Amino acid sequence: MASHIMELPRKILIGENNISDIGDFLVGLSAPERVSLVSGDKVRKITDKKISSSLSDSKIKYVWHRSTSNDVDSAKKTLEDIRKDKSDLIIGIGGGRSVDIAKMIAFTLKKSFVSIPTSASHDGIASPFVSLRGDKPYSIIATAPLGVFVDIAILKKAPRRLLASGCGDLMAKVTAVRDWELARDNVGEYFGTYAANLASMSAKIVIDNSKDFKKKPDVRMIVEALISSGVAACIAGSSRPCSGAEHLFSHAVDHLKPGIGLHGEKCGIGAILVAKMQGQDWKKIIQMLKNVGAPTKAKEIGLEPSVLAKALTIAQSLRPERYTILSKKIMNEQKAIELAKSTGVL
Ligand SMILES: NC(=O)C1=CN([C@@H]2O[C@H](COP(=O)(O)OP(=O)(O)OC[C@H]3O[C@@H](n4cnc5c(N)ncnc54)[C@H](OP(=O)(O)O)[C@@H]3O)[C@@H](O)[C@H]2O)C=CC1
Ligand SMILES: O=C(CO)COP(=O)(O)O
Ligand SMILES: [Zn+2]
Repeated sequence: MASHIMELPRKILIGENNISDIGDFLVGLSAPERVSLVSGDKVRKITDKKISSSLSDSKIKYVWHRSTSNDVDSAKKTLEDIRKDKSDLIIGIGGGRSVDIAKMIAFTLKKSFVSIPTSASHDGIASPFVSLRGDKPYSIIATAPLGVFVDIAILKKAPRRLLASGCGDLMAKVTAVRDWELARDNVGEYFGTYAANLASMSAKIVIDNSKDFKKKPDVRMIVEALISSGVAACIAGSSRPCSGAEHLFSHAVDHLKPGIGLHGEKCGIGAILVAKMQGQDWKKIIQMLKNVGAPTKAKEIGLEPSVLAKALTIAQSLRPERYTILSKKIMNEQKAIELAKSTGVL
């Protein structure tokens, strides 16, 4: 069996109204003298004061950087700015875009990386993987965070749509793990039972508890499930337990029409379609997505039928080496439309 590396985060702190402790956390983690911070404008507005004053109190020098777009060229520009900082540590603060950009830059500059998620919207929070537009149409391996710092109070105040999207990314594990089993059974791919079970559990815990999420979501449970899902990827040494044909569908939509819907929204809709192809209980996925307030219909995210059909048809070709149900059951646009209509996605 081929060997693979399991790179895991060293320290994960989850608290509530604890963002002002970030300085202490970093001192305990690696005692950096200077850090580079990467965030978008909205997130900076929310976090700047408390993070900046906590770092100053801990005698840590800092430089803020803007993450405006997750395309490779913007990330490279930010990388060159950060190189000049000569900092010991790079910190990504925000949703998946800022966390990924900071993670990639830290990896390239061979610096430690800390993840501060401000939304429970994706499972890259604790994983070593990054997705940048203009590179591969799927994630590539970078570096696992040395530390993850979560202030639940910030996540609770984030737009509800982001949280529902995170639940969609978790729901995707139902179909991703089934695809991994198919790859094991049909092409003899390495299958990590532990990583697969961990990823499945992060979806199950949300399914089992999602009934009241619309009214009162358990944000801590969701973010822990997202962290755990990222750890499943750390253990697997690839995004395999977290990403199957439903992710390929999401990547294909991004490839054809960037900017439609959030990552987890597309993965959730993809999971409905793929679950039906796999012979799984797709109605349960719809119910759970509805429970958390995530979209279950293409039109809810402005996804046109023609784009959906094309995306499902080309999805597997974006990552031919990742065997999924779409390798076994070849799609075409007519079949895609029929599938989407039969599940109510169209
Ligand atoms: N590495 C991996 O394994 C994974 C990576 N991804 C990647 O993550 C990205 C998607 O992440 P996602 O989080 O959905 O989208 P974004 O990171 O684009 O965030 C969406 C918006 O939410 C805002 N936001 C975040 N937190 C708050 C908050 N607390 N209050 C108000 N607004 C907030 C952001 O603000 P601002 O503009 O200030 O940042 C941004 O405008 C994609 O690039 C995807 O490829 C997704 C899954 C896994
Ligand atoms: O989004 C991811 C896992 O949730 C990453 O998966 P990909 O490797 O398909 O980009
Ligand atoms: Zn995902």
